[in-house]
Amino acid sequence: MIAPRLANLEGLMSFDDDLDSEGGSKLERFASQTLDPSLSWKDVEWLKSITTLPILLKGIVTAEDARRAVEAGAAGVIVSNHGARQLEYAPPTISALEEVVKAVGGAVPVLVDGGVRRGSDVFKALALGARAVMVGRPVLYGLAARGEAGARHVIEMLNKELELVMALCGCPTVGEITRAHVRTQGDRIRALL
Ligand SMILES: Cc1cc2nc3c(=O)[nH]c(=O)nc-3n(C[C@H](O)[C@H](O)[C@H](O)COP(=O)(O)O)c2cc1C
Repeated sequence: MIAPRLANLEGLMSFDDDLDSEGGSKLERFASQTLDPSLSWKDVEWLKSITTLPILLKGIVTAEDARRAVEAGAAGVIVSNHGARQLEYAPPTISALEEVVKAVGGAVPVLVDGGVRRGSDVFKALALGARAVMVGRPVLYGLAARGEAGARHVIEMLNKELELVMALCGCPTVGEITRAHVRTQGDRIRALL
């Protein structure tokens, strides 16, 4: 595979030599310099004080954090494990979604990302209470393969697939997708009790 040469990664990812002068990864060094591990809920307050823009908190995978996010004044929460790229044992977001949706209780919209690859994934997320999904790598793959047209094609494919799944499930509109359209592992276990 040939990695695309993206201008915004220049200097971080050398295509001739991925190591810095000390033999470490340039990208890893960039991440540790730019990510602040002291970030806390107080910083949400600060962020709110300097902007009127809505703040959505991304990376929520538990009911406890979801409630705290709402208390902190988030305009929405995004159930995300950052594509499971940082911590490989982070819970799959689709399995954390319902817990977060219940904890938020409709106070703010809940979005989800991570592993959305087909229209049926979008359908499942909506059925479990997500207002919308976000997509990361598929769009990047489309971009790498065919530029803007490729990225657009990925979104169009997801849209068409979602429409097809909706039709097959008897849902003419997104509003008609309900919790009853999906069965989770938890549902199966509860049904046996
Ligand atoms: C190359 C790359 C860089 C990313 N950088 C960040 C980041 O800096 N902050 C963040 O919250 N998520 C980051 N993500 C995660 C995405 O925002 C998103 O949560 C994830 O890609 C969604 O999963 P998917 O790729 O399976 O669709 C990154 C993802 C990729 C692929």
